[in-house]
Amino acid sequence: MIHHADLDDYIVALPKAELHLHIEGTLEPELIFELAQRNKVSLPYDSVQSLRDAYAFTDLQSFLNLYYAGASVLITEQDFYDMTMAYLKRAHADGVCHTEIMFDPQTHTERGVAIETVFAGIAGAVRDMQRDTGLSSYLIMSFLRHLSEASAFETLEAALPLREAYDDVWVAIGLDSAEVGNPPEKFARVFQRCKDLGFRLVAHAGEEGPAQYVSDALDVLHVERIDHGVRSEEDPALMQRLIDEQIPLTVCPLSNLKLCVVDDMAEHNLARFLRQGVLVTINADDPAYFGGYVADNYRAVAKSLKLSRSELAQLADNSIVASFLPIGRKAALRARIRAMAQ
Ligand code: HPA
Ligand SMILES: [Zn+2]
Repeated sequence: MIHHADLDDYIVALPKAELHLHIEGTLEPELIFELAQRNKVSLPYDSVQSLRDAYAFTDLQSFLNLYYAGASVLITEQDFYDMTMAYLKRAHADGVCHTEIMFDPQTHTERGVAIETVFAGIAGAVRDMQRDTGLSSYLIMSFLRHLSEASAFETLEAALPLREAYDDVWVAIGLDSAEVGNPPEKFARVFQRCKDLGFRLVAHAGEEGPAQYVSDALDVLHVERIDHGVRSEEDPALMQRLIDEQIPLTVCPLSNLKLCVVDDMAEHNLARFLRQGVLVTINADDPAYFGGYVADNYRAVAKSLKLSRSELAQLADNSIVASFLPIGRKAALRARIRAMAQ
């Protein structure tokens, strides 16, 4: 027992960056109900418990249906602020020192919410949190891959006038939502435009989709980091490339379990990736839906995969290396981790 408490403290004390986090996936059922009341939005659930009971997923799409329904209560800037601040406080309690937060403007603009409202609410919370605690955040504006290339371009054009006002936080572009049948090629041109504009690029690949989507995200979209990527293991040449080029994977263990990407945490390939030298990181993805925040994810893999303290420190170090932080801040955080790894 004492040993477990120690390990818990160690996980929380490690400086960590969270790099794969959908802000809409941090909406807890209690906040969904509160915002529904505030905005007079009706929900097809009569209680917090009945909503929580519906979180029994069989695959990515079964989750996405509920995730988009939950996000429908977000209307005002204050709503986006409150959601983001609740997440940041929770992450801070877990020992997160930096986050790179994905958000999906199309989920909101399709319902008539102005993109300015989305940016203002999320960035407002991020700036207040940085000022008050030092926890820093960057924003990754993500395109929904089940929607068209034209819709992604429209979203980019609508957001670009805001770039200067948010240049302290909005640094990257991502790609999420239903993977299979929506391959990287579909977004080659819009990602090229984002690259030309100087954005950092990431994409979900190899969660439910094949290893080929991971290769294509690298070669066709020119992303520098892969979200999930767990199916890369099916292609040995790709695995060697990930190791040689130290391409980061943002792995989300509890998400993989809840969406049936893996059947049992003890079979998760995270430990194999780590021990082969892949730059894997641990993240929560959609913590309100998958049963845990980032420290819960570290705890789950530490236990099921029997990770050592030095492996946990390696995972925290990887999260700093894989972040988009400036090198000076990376060096300072890595020195703190190194001191804890001895
Ligand atoms: O894990 C995910 N995969 C794809 N789309 C998503 N949108 C939120 N979370 C996810
Ligand atoms: Zn994700």
